Amino acid sequence: MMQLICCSRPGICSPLRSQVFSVPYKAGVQWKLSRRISSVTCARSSSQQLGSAVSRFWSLTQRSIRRSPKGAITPRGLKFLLGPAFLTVSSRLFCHVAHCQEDVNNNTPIEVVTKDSLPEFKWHILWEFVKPQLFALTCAVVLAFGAAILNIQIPLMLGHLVNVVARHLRDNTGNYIGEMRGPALKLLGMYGIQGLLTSGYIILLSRVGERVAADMRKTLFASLLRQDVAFFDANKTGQLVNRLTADIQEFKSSFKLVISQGLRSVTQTVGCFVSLYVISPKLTGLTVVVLPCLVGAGALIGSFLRKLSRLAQEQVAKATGVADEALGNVRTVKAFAMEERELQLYAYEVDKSCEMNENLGNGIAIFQGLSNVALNCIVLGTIFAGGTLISNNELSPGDLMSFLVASQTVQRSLASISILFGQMVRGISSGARVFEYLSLQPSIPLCGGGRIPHHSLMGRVDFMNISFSYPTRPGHEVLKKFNLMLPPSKTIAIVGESGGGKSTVAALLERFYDPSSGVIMLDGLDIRTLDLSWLRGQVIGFINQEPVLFGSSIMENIRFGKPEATDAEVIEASKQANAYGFITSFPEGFNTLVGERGATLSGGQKQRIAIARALIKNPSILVLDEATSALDAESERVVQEALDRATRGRTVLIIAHRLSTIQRADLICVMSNGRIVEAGTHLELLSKGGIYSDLIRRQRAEEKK
Ligand SMILES: Nc1ncnc2c1ncn2[C@@H]1O[C@H](COP(=O)(O)OP(=O)(O)OP(=O)(O)O)[C@@H](O)[C@H]1O
Repeated sequence: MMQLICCSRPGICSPLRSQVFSVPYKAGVQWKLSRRISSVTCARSSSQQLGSAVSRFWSLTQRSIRRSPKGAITPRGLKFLLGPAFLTVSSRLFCHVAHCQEDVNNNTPIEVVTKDSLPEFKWHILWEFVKPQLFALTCAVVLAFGAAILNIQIPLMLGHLVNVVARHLRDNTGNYIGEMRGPALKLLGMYGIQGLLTSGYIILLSRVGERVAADMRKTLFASLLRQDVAFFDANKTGQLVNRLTADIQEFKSSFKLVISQGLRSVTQTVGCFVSLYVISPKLTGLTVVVLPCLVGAGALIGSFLRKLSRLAQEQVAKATGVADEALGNVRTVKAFAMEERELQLYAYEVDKSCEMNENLGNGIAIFQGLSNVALNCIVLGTIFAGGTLISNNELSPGDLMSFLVASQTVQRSLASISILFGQMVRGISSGARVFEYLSLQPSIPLCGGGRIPHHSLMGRVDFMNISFSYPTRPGHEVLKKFNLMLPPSKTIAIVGESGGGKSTVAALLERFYDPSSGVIMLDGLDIRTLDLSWLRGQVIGFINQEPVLFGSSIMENIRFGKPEATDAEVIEASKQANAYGFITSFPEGFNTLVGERGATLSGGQKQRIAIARALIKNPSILVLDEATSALDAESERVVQEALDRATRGRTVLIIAHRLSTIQRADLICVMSNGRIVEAGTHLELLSKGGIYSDLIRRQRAEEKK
């Protein structure tokens, strides 16, 4: 690596080398180092070209000074002056190149935002988050502004120092240290204050950004949890999680960057332009013509590269999706011996992303080459024009030095404004996506409405003329004028063909959806007028085919049904659910961790914990949606025993495939195509010889096979 950055002019390379080798000392940034090394290589070749140009300029200036009537400056003096000017310019050039590359190469997803795809950015929502941080934010803005003002002053001070040295060299007085001490100390003081201001505003902005992001995350999560089930049918979980993570992260970064760098860049650009004009209106005129053209061209190429980068990242995401799916369903992949096929799929997507990234790399390389040439030309042009002005006594060398430093600052600021603009668009689009869900009101509000006192709650449910289509399939009517009465403390079973609408009945009772028409009554009251959190939390217990447990202890999972339950209540619920025996056989007992989604438990064990979780809230109505259909015969027997106990004294709605489990139900309803087509007890339906007896016959025949 050292070999790479060694060059014929150690004085030129040393600032670059020090910038580069300060990087590896930070852990985990080796990869950045290699990128920077390549930038240094580009900058070095540019610097060498620049070096030879300066040598030519130097000899021309010598000749011109010799011809100059006043002989304003000695050749030694000018050489002394141009050295630091050159170093400053080349190191700033290096920073610019590295900065451009970093922006294009950065790993955050870049999106092209079209007007149609962008949800509206709601400033008033942002204001709600920023308001509590207003004091800290104002302080940060003031400090950033102060640091930017000092940044304008510093080139002027440098120029003044150079003029002092030049004058002493010209007059050959030798002892210029004394005269330089004052301004140099002032300059050092300015550096110190600038450092303090910079640290101050970065700390404040970081705090503001983190707090705003944390508040946003909490509010968005709360808003997502408030949404009804139809919302989750329509939106993928991964995308929702993305809004909580990547979008808020992107918004936070943009927010911090745009405020800190945006303020600094705009102040510096304006301030430095004023300084440039004060130093030399003629040179400023030249800069005003050339710079915007270059920045505009750079922005155009930059946006094209971003588009390439977005496509490449989408391809990487596609490849990751293939790997994610294969690893997530590894048991299925192995069961079907499909490892080779998955590998081929993954390799195909990875190769495509590799090709796209190579194209992106080529684009970046061309962009860097062009920007190097353009920047060098500007520096060269300024030195030529400035040299002419010096030889005409219209400009001092110190002024040229100040001009070069200030014009580099302008250049850098304009470049960073164009980068910031892209960042701002990304931040706004991420923010808009976050705010879209923040202001979303669920169509079924969780709170509000009445409650029936526990002692007078009977648990009678009436489905009256219910018609329903899922919001994601508006034209497809799943329930058609559906009527059913669940008498208090009775067990009603629904059976029938797959897709007939059985689970939909249970979902409507839970108010996961509201019917398109018709009413569901609880003890004669429309359930839409009742408090939903009370209805779900205390009245209805729900157990389905695939109980989902949380990755915590058994105790916490059972307590999920009633957070305030005592240990004794948890133990009692587990006994009712036939779970106490197996739980206490574990070394950790109720503190046993169940693994992700209950992965360390058998199907029957998970189901019994789910039953305990439902029973602990002592619900008046119990809904069992194929609660035993995924179990083997032995597990089913144990779970069924628990369910028989659990259903006593409650209104129960059972949805079942295995007809053996519902024979003792008070009423069995056969559903077909969104309607009840047969109803009666097991014996009544058998004697009728209709669909039910047909189902029983088929099931018995299947069991005999
Ligand atoms: N979330 C949903 N969004 C859109 N359509 C759905 C949704 N859930 C179910 N459906 C559709 O509604 C119809 C009834 O589904 P439902 O789950 O109620 O039937 P089911 O009788 O319980 O079937 P199974 O016995 O196979 O569980 C089906 O056509 C199904 O495709």
